[in-house]
Amino acid sequence: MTLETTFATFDFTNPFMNASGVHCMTTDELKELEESAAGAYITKSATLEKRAGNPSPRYIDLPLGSINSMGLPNLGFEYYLDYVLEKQKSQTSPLFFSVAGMSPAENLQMLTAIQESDFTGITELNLSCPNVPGKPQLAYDFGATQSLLEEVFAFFKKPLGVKLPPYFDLVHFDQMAEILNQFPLTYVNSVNSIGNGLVIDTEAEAVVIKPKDGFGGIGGQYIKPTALANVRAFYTRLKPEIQIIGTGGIENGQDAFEHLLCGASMLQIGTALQKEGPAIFERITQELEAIMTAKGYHSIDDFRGKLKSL
Ligand SMILES: O=C1NC(=O)NC(C(=O)O)N1
Repeated sequence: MTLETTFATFDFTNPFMNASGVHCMTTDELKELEESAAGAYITKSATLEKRAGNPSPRYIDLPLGSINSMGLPNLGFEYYLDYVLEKQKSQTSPLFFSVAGMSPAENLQMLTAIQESDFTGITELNLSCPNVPGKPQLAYDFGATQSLLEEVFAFFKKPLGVKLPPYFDLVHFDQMAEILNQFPLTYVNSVNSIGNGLVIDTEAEAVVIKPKDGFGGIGGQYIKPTALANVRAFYTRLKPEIQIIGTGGIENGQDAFEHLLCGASMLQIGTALQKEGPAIFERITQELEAIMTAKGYHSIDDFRGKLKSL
């Protein structure tokens, strides 16, 4: 029985990692992930310049998930590039480096710097942050996404994945897959939070987060059905060379099993990691192993992607 996962040209002991943005802002947080049972981990999405992000309260835990409008607070591109370049000297499994430019030009600038650097890990291009006022979720603009990826792959030759927002229309899955299949992407990561939800405190008769009149990205159990659908939709539409990272609503071994059944290769945990801390990785690996044992599976490949239709 093993949770070993081959992703791109890398081997991980298990498919679990943090979702970018959670427990990965500082090198101290990243060190805790490195020392946890996670199979891999990823940095907070970097912008070129350091950002304070949105005013607080900007993250609230909810009974069934979370709402956030962080606004891409981060310590700046150079901070994370320095970290990954130093880390990879001793690190065995590769690191994931997330970037989220405030403009297409800023994305190209950061990706150029990564291409020209000694970074040997995997880059995640975040096309789906819903929380910067005035900044659209780029991946909802299909033309802009196509154009950006054309510019990126004219020069970027290292492993690259894209973090996508959830889509809700089968025609959009078809259109997005048609775009993504044109490029040598390593993976697609579905989903980012469901953008611009609204949570109300009826006692105070008020919203619960300060930015954007309370509108924020929804995560956790609320979004699992949407996350599973996006993982499945892209798994069944993308060329096999493009793997899928499943993100959204993973709290236990069963949620992980469901994402793997849909076709995910790696699994990112956000809200549940925020609530439980890095100890979650020990728990969830054991829970997934227990499910696999009960079902007689010896490896994840025995069932990955094999969701049955009726
Ligand atoms: O891509 C992101 N998704 C989120 O849900 N929040 C963060 C953020 O607001 O920084 N970014």
